[in-house]
Amino acid sequence: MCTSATYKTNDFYFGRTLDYEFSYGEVVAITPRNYPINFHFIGEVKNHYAMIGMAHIANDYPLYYDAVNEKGLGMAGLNFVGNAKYYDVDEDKENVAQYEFINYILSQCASVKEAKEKLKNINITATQFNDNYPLAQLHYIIADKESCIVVETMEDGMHIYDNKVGVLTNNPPFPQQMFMLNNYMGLSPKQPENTFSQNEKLDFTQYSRGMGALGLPGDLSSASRFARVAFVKMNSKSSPEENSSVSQFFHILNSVDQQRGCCEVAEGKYEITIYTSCCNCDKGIYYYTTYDNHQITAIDMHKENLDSDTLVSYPLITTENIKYQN
Ligand SMILES: C[C@H](CCC(=O)NCCS(=O)(=O)O)[C@H]1CC[C@H]2[C@@H]3[C@H](O)C[C@@H]4C[C@H](O)CC[C@]4(C)[C@H]3C[C@H](O)[C@]12C
Repeated sequence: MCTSATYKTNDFYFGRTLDYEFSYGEVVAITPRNYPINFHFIGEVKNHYAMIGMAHIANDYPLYYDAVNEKGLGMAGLNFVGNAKYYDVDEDKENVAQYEFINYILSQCASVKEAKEKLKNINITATQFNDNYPLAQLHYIIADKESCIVVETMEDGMHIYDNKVGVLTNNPPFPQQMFMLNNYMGLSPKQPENTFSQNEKLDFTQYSRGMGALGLPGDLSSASRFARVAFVKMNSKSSPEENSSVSQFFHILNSVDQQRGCCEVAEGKYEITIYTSCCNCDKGIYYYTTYDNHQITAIDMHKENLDSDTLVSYPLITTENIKYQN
């Protein structure tokens, strides 16, 4: 399972959790403006927007899971198994292989508005990167500080949805996830009012704090994580400075953190939150934590030469650094 969210204070933040039972070996990768991106159908594009994000690098090519470009546009792919469908080549459209969709949008578009325009003419093809990499079955969240959309390519074609809550998890399709939020409209961060009985008033006690959100699901299913992260995000408060915003962003995604042992996907195999990311889209700073490294690590794309033609990558720091106070 995975969860993605946006958050706005003084700056705009975009990130995700990546939950899985094994890692593909990911790094934080910066694609500078002049790195030649060899698109499968379109050919080589030499100048484009620079981007930073989490990727698996194969043959010096960044296979992004999530990334943000220098214009502040963010995009992430989350599992959509059983529903995602990619298509045969369509000569009348701009063909983009599934594995290069993030690279294509972020290298070409400065905003969600521009991405929406591009999407009108894009056909996502069922093309593998190579035989070692099966097609990932994903749906996508694309966001900037103004708006957010979800892209789902399914049996009946490509769907583009406006995403007012700015979150995405996995199955079912986005409209169903949004519909299920109706079930939680009675929840509140405030203590509940006693409206239980209209006939004879029953004397109830607010015996605990947090009772306004009783009924918010706590399990790890995708629909429950959708509701939980939406509630946490839509009620989040932090001061607008960087550290406080980043801290709050990690708190939002930590509300759907997956602990080893709670989600068994095969005999003895457990899905865990492999990493959690938060990118300041305005400043191009990519923050992350990993399952065994709770210290926030940051990589600033603007500290690299963004006019270069060479990929830059940082291996993840994956071990805990505990600060002893005595
Ligand atoms: C497994 C990851 C998604 C995690 C997720 O959503 N888990 C939820 C599980 S479930 O629904 O609840 O069952 C996805 C996200 C991005 C994917 C990667 C990116 O798409 C980049 C390449 C694409 C290649 O086609 C396959 C390898 C790959 C390197 C992908 C491997 C894998 O499918 C990744 C890492």
